[in-house]
Amino acid sequence: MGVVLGCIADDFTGATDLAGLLARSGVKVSLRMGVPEEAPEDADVAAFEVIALKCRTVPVAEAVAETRAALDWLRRAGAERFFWKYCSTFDSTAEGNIGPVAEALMAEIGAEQTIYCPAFPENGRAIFMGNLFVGELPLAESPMKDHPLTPMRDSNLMRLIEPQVTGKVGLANRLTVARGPEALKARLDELKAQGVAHVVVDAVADEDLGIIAEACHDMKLMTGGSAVAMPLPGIYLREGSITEAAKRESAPQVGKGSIVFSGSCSAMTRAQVADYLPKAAGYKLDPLDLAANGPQAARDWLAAQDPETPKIIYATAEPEDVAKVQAELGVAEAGELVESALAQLAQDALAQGVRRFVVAGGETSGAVTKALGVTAMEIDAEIAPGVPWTWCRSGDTQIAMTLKSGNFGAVTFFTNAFEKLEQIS
Ligand SMILES: Nc1ncnc2c1ncn2[C@@H]1O[C@H](COP(=O)(O)OP(=O)(O)O)[C@@H](O)[C@H]1O
Ligand SMILES: O=C(O)[C@@H](O)C(=O)COP(=O)(O)O
Repeated sequence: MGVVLGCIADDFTGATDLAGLLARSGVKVSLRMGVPEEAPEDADVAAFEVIALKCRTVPVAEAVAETRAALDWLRRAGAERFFWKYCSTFDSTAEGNIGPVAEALMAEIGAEQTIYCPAFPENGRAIFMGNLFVGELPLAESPMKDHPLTPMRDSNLMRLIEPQVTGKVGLANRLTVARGPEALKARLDELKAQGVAHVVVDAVADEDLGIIAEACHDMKLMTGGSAVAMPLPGIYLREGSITEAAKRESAPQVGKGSIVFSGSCSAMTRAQVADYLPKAAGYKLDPLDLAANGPQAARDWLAAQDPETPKIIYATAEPEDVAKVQAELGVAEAGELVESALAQLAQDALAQGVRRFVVAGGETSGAVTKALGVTAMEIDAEIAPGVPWTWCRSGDTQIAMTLKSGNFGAVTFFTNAFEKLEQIS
């Protein structure tokens, strides 16, 4: 059986989130970091293939080229239906990359229309009348207004998408969704007849997502957060498009040494770092010091630690401190300095014998995963909604790694993560 759904995620935490939610149905999900070098014809493909890219904040042309390459791989692997996964807080800039990539994918596969549904009710993301809420706050009043790379200053998804695309944008609202899949399909057809290519679909609860998945599972391209994809495996199983359930392999053995790397500055990660600091040896990276002196001091600190001691290295900082650093170094430069320091430190930790890695932050996860040369991940149990443990390899070395979206997880997430790993390994 070939690929039933080919998924492309715009960052690495988002990709593990999506793979984890698809895997809840017990189906086999394969997660590949970057477009695989191996030809799809030679690869052992799963019914659900997820390709993780790091293209959320790169220039539009680069994002389009990378997603086209991923699409090409998935099509050669047999996929005919696709899912474009972006953040449940719609992280993007006025230029993109959510809209331009969706439009490029639509053109490639000949899709006249797609839906946009970043809702993730379990994590407090809801869409009503086209407006995205984070908990009880409109997106633009939530902590996402201060994101270091993609500050979100509007909550209306139609207004956010419009400048990113050339086609017409419309809405299928909650009143329609609540009337069921047939009503939603009729609304999508009505919008299609009016030439609307990009449809924001409201969803405030998991029941809405079930209806949306039912109505849209045959679309050539769906776009959204992970939650709207979650019901798809169940639908494909019911329809007989897939038959196999994943076989649970026994968990690999990994050493006890652990480290947390945090480059996320989200409100939730700040609380999680503060919670974990009294429980682990901690080192705070200062981007201005990194700019002046490089990461040697942090490397020396790490080298002096016992590999078995729980450790956390973080650049996580309050919005006013981030703004100060960005004013001095530039947004991209500050981000790159932190990411490349954490990438180097991840390699050092591995060399030192650390085998359990927790990474907080999407961009940060991309940097750390690439530095460790991880090309594929096997999904295991979720620590929190959208954050699974994964098993992967750095060269020949087996490691356990979890990639936490900045906004996800409880305050005690880092402790919960290692407790969960003890239970499953
Ligand atoms: N103290 C800091 N000052 C400036 N930028 C920072 C600081 N700490 C982290 N960053 C950068 O902020 C970005 C956070 O993005 P990301 O890792 O995707 O986190 P999130 O998942 O919260 O979006 C990264 O590029 C990171 O390198
Ligand atoms: O959909 C989500 O919220 C996450 O899967 C996601 O994309 C995470 O991005 P970061 O917050 O940048 O880690």
